[in-house]
Amino acid sequence: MEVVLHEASQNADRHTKQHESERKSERAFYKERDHESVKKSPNEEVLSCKKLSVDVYVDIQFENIKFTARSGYIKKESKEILHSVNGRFPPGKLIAIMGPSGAGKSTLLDVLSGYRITGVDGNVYTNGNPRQLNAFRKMSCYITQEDRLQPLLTVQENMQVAADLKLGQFVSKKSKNERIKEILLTLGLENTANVPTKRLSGGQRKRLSIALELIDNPLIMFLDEPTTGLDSSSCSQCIRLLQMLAQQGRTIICTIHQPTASLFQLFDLVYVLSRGKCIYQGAASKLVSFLESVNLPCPTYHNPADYVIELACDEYGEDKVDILNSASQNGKTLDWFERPEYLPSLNKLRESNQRSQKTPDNSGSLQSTSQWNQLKVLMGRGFLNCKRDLTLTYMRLGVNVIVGLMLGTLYWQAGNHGGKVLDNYNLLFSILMHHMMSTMMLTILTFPNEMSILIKEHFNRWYSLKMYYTAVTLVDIPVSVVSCFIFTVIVYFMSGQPMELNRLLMFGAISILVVFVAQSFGLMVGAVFNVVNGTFFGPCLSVPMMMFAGFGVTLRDLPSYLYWGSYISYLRYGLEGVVSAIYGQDRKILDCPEEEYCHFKYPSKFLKEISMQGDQFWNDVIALLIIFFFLRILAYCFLKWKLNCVR
Ligand SMILES: Nc1ncnc2c1ncn2[C@@H]1O[C@H](COP(=O)(O)OP(=O)(O)OP(=O)(O)O)[C@@H](O)[C@H]1O
Repeated sequence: MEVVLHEASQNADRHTKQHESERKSERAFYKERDHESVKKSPNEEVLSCKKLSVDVYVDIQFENIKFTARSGYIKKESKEILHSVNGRFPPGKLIAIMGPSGAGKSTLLDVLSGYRITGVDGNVYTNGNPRQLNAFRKMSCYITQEDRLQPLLTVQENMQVAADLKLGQFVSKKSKNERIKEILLTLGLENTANVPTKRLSGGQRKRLSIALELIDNPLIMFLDEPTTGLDSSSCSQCIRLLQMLAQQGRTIICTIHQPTASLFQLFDLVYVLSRGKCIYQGAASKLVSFLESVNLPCPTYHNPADYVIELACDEYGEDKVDILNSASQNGKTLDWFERPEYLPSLNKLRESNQRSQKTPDNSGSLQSTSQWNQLKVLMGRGFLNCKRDLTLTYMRLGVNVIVGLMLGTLYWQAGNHGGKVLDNYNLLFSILMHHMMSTMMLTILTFPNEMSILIKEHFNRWYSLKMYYTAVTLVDIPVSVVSCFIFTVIVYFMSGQPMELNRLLMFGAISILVVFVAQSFGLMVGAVFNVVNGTFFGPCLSVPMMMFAGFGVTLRDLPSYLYWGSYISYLRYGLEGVVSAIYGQDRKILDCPEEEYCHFKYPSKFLKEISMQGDQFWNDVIALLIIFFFLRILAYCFLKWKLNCVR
């Protein structure tokens, strides 16, 4: 009995001591954080930005992280890029993942942020619990190396769109504007609010990329090479800004190639990789001591950051990486942290986060705002872009007017002339070709440029793919319809087609349907291929559409084993539809001057010759609508697949 009591009292003692030490480390963590924010803050103004600080803290731990890249479609090849790396990234710290080119820095960042999920092995924990990917994504953001911003929108407009999408429709306009103002002020962008993004300097663009993601106050920020392309003063401004954001309680992790000595000492923690293995994890200030402890002292007056990268590049012998890797236990040891005993207790972090009741859960939508609001904001942005990029809009209208006038002149009054029926038939096919090529090529050339912005914004949960896709579809309708209408009116009247309203409407309806189908075709190609491959494949894939349209070879003469082609060719339905509109519906005898012989004076004779019936208009409309919806859905699936492939 005595033994049991003794053990119980010892256990209680241990428990109290452990509790005491946890409380001590927690107190130390918050004290250190508060102290540092007062001591080190580069911008006094920032300290007053209470709204930007966070009250939920996330400690990231990872163990045995492996990443295997698989390439090749026929002969599958796989290559392990990260080799069972471990580490711990505490909250309130600015952490640099360093290493030579190809060491795996971006890959580790991608894996930790949840951007890369295929080929990943190992465990990631947040505050000691296994990472719940959706909840994790709701509290983090990823800022890519290249700044993927809307170039035509001003800083304020970009921020407004981000606020509308990330804060939702229930936050008042006033609060959103206050937040935008506060962020711009903190990031030193207040004087550029009305400057279009394309006119910003590299450093300003980088700050805007950070500002956009700060709107919903993320707890964790991942940044891939935030200093690339910046001069030394912008570099240090950028890192100081990140340092300030970390001091507000966030976990900030960025990759950096080779920082200068002054930049290096701004980081709280560094994680050095070489050939996919960790060779140092700890405080930036302790790197020199670490190197001494493994008998690889940093030469005097040498930047330790440069020296460790040189070691990682095997400049001092190939065995050095292994020595450093085993000394750092591939990232397991925390001995080189500033004060390892003061690392925050995970239990306490969890409790404190639960108290604040702001920890996101794993369920529900990833986006913060309703689908309807996403659509509204995206359409607003789309129309604003159209308004700003008037060159493209004018070009589209101009091309339709010029081509319309050219065709109208070439086939002047051929529509009602019994002797020019074949000419008019050529005109009808040329019209369809114009609609197909101009719309499809425009989409193939412009859509892939949007992909990089889509990938970033979609991963950062600005909107769902469905709403983005719907907005893209809807925004283009007005310009497409107006262009097609102008073209149709010019050609129809100049070429002397029958002056009957129903025929004009039928002709216009088929034209606009062909435009929409060609656009869907372009979207499908643009979703899969880049601009170069798309410009090759788009026209190549259109050739069978022309072959099976029934224009050169009539449908009657098409070999039976190729007849299936006519069912999938949207140009066939387009041609049949416009021929029905012009020569079908019991059209009366055509004009024929007395001195001429008009072989196709009777429209029915011509319809028989080209093996069309002239009463298929509604069937053609239905077929075009089916192809339109089918291609749109297919393009959406390809887009979704493409987004998943990247990850
Ligand atoms: N999907 C992939 N397929 C094949 N190899 C890959 C893939 N992703 C990364 N790699 C290879 O993994 C290695 C590490 O790439 P990573 O981009 O992470 O390096 P890094 O350290 O960020 O380099 P840098 O500083 O030059 O950007 C490189 O050799 C790269 O070629």
